[in-house]
Amino acid sequence: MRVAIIGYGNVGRAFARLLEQKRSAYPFRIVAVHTARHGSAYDLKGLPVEPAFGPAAPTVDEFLANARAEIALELTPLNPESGEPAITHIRTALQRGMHVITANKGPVAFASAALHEEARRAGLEFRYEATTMDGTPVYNLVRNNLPGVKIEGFAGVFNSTTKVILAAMSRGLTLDEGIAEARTLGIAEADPVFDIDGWDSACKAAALANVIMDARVTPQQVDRRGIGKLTPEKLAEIQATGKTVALVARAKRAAGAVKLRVRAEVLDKDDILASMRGTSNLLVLETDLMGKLGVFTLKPGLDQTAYGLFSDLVDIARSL
Ligand SMILES: NC(=O)C1=CN([C@@H]2O[C@H](COP(=O)(O)OP(=O)(O)OC[C@H]3O[C@@H](n4cnc5c(N)ncnc54)[C@H](OP(=O)(O)O)[C@@H]3O)[C@@H](O)[C@H]2O)C=CC1
Ligand SMILES: N[C@@H](CC=O)C(=O)O
Repeated sequence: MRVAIIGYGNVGRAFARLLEQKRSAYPFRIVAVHTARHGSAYDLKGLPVEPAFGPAAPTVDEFLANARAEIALELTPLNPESGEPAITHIRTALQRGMHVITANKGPVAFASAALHEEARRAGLEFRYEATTMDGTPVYNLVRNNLPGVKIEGFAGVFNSTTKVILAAMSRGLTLDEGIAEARTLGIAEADPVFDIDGWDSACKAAALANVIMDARVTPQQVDRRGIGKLTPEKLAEIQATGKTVALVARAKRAAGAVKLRVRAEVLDKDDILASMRGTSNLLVLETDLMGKLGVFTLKPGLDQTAYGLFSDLVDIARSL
C-alpha cells in the first residue's frame, strides 16, 4: 500500500524507520511527504527516511492529488483550540478516497464522530491508536476486546513530557531543563506549553471520552490545571511527606454527562497512578462488567508512537 504523510517531524521519521525495519514482511511504501517549511517530496517507488524535499505543494489538497497514495497519515502539531488545520487535512484525504491514520489528538478530540461518519459514508477507515498512550492499545482494546462493556470512567497518567519535567525538577533541575530533556527525547509538543498547561492531557481525555464513552465534549470543557505552578522546592516539600505528584486525567459519568478533569495530583507513592517512571504511562478504565482494568507502557518513546500508526496501517490492510 502507498502512504502519504502530512507533517514529517519526530513521529513521521520514527514511522518511516519502522517501515524500513519491517519492509520484508510488510511492503508498505511512503510515496509522498509534506511539511510546513521543508517542502514536499514524492516518489512512487518509495522515499528514503530522509527524502530530498522540493518546493512545498501550495495546498494539502494538491499534495494529496500528486501523492497517488491509498492511505494518508496526518502528523502535524496539536492545536488544542480547534483541532485545525488537521481536521481539514483529514477531510481532504477522505474526500480524495484515502483511508486516514493520525497521531494528532486534536481531530479526535474535536471531530471524531463527524470524521468517523464521513469515513463510513465513503467506505474508508479513520484510525488514531497513536493519539493516546503511543502504541499501547487503548481504542483497539475497547473496540476489539471489551464487547458489551460500558465504560463508566477512567483515570490516566498519559502525558510523558510532564513526567520527564517533574522527574527533572525532583532532581533539582529547572522547568526549562526538564523541557530540554523532553525535547531531546522528541516527545514534547511543538509548543511544550501544551504539555505543561495540561492541554495535551485534556485533548487525550476528550478524545478518549468521546470515542469510548460517547461523551461529546471538547478539550475546553475539561476542568484543567497543569504543572506550571510547581517548583523544585514545592516538589521537595511534597516528597518529604512521602507523596509524589503526577498530571492525572479523570473522566466520570455524572447526571447524564461525562465530566473530565486534568490536575497535577498529590498521590501516595503506592498509588498505582504514581507507579510509572520516566515516560511510562498508564490508563485505568472503570467498567460495568469488568470492574477496573488497565493498560500501561514502560518507558515508551517515538518507536512506540510509530508502532501505534503501524498497527492501524496493518489493521486497515488486513481488512481490505
Ligand atoms: N512526539 C511524540 O512523542 C508524539 C506526538 N504525537 C502527535 O503527533 C503529531 C506530530 O508530532 P511530532 O512529529 O512530534 O511533531 P513535530 O513538530 O516534530 O513535526 C510536525 C511536522 O508537521 C509539519 N507541519 C506543521 N504544520 C503543518 C501544516 N500546516 N501543514 C503541513 N505540515 C505541517 C512540520 O513541518 P516542518 O518540518 O516544515 O516544520 C513538521 O514536519 C502531533 O500532533 C503530536 O501531538 C502523538 C504521540 C506521541
Ligand atoms: N507531548 C506528548 C506526546 C504524546 O502524545 C506527551 O508528552 O505525552
